[in-house]
Amino acid sequence: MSSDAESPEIAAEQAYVDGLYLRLDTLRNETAERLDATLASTGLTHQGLAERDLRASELAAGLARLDAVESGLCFGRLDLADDEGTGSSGTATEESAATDKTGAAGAHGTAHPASGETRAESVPVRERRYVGRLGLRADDGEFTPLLIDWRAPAARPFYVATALHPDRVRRRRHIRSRGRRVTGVWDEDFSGGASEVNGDAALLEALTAARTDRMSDIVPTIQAEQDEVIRAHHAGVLVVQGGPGTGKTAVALHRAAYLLYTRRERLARSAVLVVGPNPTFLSYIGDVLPSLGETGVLLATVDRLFPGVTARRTESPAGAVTKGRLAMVEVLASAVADRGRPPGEDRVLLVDRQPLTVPAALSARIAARVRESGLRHNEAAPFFRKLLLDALAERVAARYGRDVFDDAPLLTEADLVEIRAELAEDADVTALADELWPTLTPTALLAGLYASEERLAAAAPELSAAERAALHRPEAPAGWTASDVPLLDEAAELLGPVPPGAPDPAEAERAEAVRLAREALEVAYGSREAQSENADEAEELAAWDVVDAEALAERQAETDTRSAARRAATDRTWAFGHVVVDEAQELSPMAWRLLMRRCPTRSMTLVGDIAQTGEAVGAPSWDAVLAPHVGERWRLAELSVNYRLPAEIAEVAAGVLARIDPARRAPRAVRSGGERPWWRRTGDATPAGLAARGAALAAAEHAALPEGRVALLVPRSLLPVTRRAVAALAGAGEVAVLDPGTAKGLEFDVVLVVDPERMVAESPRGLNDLYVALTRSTRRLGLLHPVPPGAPATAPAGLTGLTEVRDGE
Ligand SMILES: Nc1ncnc2c1ncn2[C@@H]1O[C@H](COP(=O)(O)OP(=O)(O)OP(=O)(O)O)[C@@H](O)[C@H]1O
Repeated sequence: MSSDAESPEIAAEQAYVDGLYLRLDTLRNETAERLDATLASTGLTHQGLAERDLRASELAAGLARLDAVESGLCFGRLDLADDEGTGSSGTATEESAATDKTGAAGAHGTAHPASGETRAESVPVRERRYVGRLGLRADDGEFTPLLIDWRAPAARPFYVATALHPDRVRRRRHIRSRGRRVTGVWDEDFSGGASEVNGDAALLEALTAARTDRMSDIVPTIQAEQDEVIRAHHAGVLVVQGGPGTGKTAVALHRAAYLLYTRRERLARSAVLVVGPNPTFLSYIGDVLPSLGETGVLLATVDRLFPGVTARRTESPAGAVTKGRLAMVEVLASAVADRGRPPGEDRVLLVDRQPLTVPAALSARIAARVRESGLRHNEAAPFFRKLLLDALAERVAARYGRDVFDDAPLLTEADLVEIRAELAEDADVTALADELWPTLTPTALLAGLYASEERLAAAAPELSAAERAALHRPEAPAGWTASDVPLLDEAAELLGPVPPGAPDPAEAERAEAVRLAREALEVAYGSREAQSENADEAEELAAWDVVDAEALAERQAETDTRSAARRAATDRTWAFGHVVVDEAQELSPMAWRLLMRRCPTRSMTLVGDIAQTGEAVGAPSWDAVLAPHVGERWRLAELSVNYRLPAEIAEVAAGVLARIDPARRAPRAVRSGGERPWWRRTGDATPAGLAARGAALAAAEHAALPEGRVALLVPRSLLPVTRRAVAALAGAGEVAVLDPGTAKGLEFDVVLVVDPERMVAESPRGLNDLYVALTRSTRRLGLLHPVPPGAPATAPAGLTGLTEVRDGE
């Protein structure tokens, strides 16, 4: 690598990069001025105001995109031979090619980096391309490309060329920079003969950098197998399976950015949903897409996908299992049907001051007819009311009897219509119709079901008594759990929308969510105009969308100027253009039903690792998850290289994986860290003792590596006591204390696992939990193992590849 600031190569690249920033600044200023001018326009009609707001949103989004790429704007360069790949016969020398093809450098007044270069002067180069975070073109009348967006097809060789298959690439250059300053270049020379391939250095530098609490993008160093997944043309469900640290999360987010780029017009209207397992994880990944200039994305946990309901209660393990089971579909359908069966008693109304009996048999007959209509429960309520009014009008008319001579009714059709109209106005009749066929909100249905053992018994005969007990909540329900949310969503589908005017307990919260969303600046819709160098590819991708997607997008194209992502956050029936699910193995069958409803086109990227499944209702296999929704119409992509773990830690984890599933191959570690993972024994096996020892060890690790992140991963039962111990210890404030479930998807420089055997014993999928815990560290891994004094010293939980460290060492 060349990193000497005086090096002519760096100086030349710096000159080119300066030119790029100059262009970026110009574009920023122009966009900001246009935004100011748009916002300043006054005296507009209502329509004009709406158009102005939309325009302002578009410009603001464009500005945000330009701001997002400030750091590391340009990170690569490709030197290409001619089409035949010979690099000879009429090809320009590098120097002249630069002038021919990238004269753009001159267009914005900078020197070309080729000037002053010496080493590669013999490389015949037809074309040179700079690759970066967005596409930039010169203001030279011909829109000469200055910088190629990493997602454009023209940038692809940067990610996939190899010494064996260089295609036209003669040299690939990685450009490292800090802020706007170029600090180094690494070259991979594919010009034949003595090839110099050291591009891995850029990757290694990225992998060994100290971690922060935010994941960063990987655009400068995307690897070929990852690139293939990111750009996959697959129309439907794409599952990305890979061991821990193979870059599944990174790949899924970059795929979202890629799709937003290639399908911007459509996805700006329908938005992309990224689902993660918990808020900590979402905050960890929250910077990646914005750093790529993409904001038209809603990041959410499943339990946030029912607008108006916030899951605040904690679910019992038994409740989570029962509520996650597919059997709940039947239970809810029965519960809804149950509410369409009027009580079995006669009712008496006063009509014209005379009693009018409504026999139970009549109500039951009407209800049966309504059920046969196939309408959803709430949509059927007006039908029930209509039939009831008809029947009551006939009964009132019957009071007047029939003609004694010809047995004709004494009342005319017109009289009947009048009687019916009067009944329709009668408050008691309305109340009776509402009572016999109540309109229901999903929350009212579920609360009513949970609260009543009788209703549970009627709706859930297939469940065991223990399962019904897990659902039963005798007290007035206050709040919901994460497992309730898919059930509320299912109920909403079965019930249909609540008719206007009916009371909805979730309405206040929903209105507040809408208000908050309105306050936020629209960003995604505006980004649809971003330039695209790959119209062909956009065409190709658009073609695979089914017709429904258009129709759905149309439905969503309202005049509302909030971004699609923000509108989607407040709309339960929103159909997302693409859905990414991370840690997808953890979701219950009921949660999958909710997610599939959010994505009728089934354009989805699901990433996960079956071996890391921790939740009892999680996926046993991808097939089991997907068969009910897409049959066999899904594609599997596998990632095989582990970028997170040094080889020494990967070896320990591989031993556990072999016990979870001997058929599964552990991902290959891409580097060695040089440090053996260790374990220490402690004689004090009490929770307080383990917590105190763990906290002290973590504090010491943190002191030794202040710029890094340290995590104490503990069995769930030790979480509170360990948190207290860490809080009480000076110097341990920055240490993260997590159980394996919450640590999933995260990574740290140093990981200490407390009492691994307890971790395994605490859950039916305890070995998977341990596997997750062992695979979080990028540098150091230590385990704290309680061993009674005098007992033989063996590594905890049957782990191999660990060194014992004794006190004093
Ligand atoms: N091509 C790459 N260049 C640089 N860093 C990479 C690359 N691929 C992956 N990484 C880094 O490797 C680490 C692991 O990636 P990521 O979290 O996406 O893996 P994962 O497969 O989702 O892991 P887990 O299963 O544990 O959730 C991250 O720090 C990520 O930035």
